Amino acid sequence: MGNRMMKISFYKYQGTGNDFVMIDDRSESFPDQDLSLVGQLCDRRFGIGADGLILIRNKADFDFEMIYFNADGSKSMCGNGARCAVAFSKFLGIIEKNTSFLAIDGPHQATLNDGLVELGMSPVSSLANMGQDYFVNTGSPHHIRYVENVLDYPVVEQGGLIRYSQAYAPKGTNVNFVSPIASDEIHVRTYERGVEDETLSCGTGVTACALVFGYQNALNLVKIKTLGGNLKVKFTKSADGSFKDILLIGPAEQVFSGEITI
Ligand SMILES: N[C@H](CCC[C@H](N)C(=O)O)C(=O)O
Repeated sequence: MGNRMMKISFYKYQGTGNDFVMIDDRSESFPDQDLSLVGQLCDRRFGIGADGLILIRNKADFDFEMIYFNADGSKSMCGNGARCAVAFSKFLGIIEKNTSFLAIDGPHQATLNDGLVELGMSPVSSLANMGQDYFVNTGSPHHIRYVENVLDYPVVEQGGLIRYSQAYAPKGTNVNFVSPIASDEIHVRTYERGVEDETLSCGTGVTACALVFGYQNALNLVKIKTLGGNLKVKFTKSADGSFKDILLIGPAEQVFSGEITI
């Protein structure tokens, strides 16, 4: 851990209950190689507490770059985190209503519309079958299983088994459990890789579930209920089975700000 003593200003954001430590790191002073520091800041008892940590940095040709760390320090694309990054960049005065920014899976566009963030997700080339289940990569990997009633399903136990299964070794996957609740609406609960627990919602996860459900039911808009709130996913389907113009739409709110000396 080293004997560093560092004062870090941060903002805490949540997007449908998926929560993040947000840092304006345009000075590039945050030690982004110090993964134990990320873990400490995300620790819900010894640190600030969050599912992940996001750095906002300057990037040529883009309004900003978001660097996302899961609570264990691993990197990935994060849909809810990206929506929070857009809201945070507006708060910082970096953007107004529309933005083009860079994330680990490439460029993204987003629009702020009356309190909601409409986030353009990367195109998806195909859905895959995994036994009785499905697999989709929406910027991060997602296993998808339909279950009778997701509210009384053992998400952490079953999610952990799939996440650590040989089929997904060595990188693992996120695991989503889905129960349809209307012709155009699903309920989703997610076990998140890198958090190694259920989160109240997972943006890339609900996007993956919406594409599978939308494909099976000839929809272009799917409503998703998560334990942390409600999201919408819009998309167009191409004849070759790929998906584009994928939008993840939902709220992103600042909860508090502070300074931590660590
Ligand atoms: N845990 C995921 C990244 C965060 C995904 C989730 N927080 C989201 O909103 O997309 C992974 O390691 O692939």
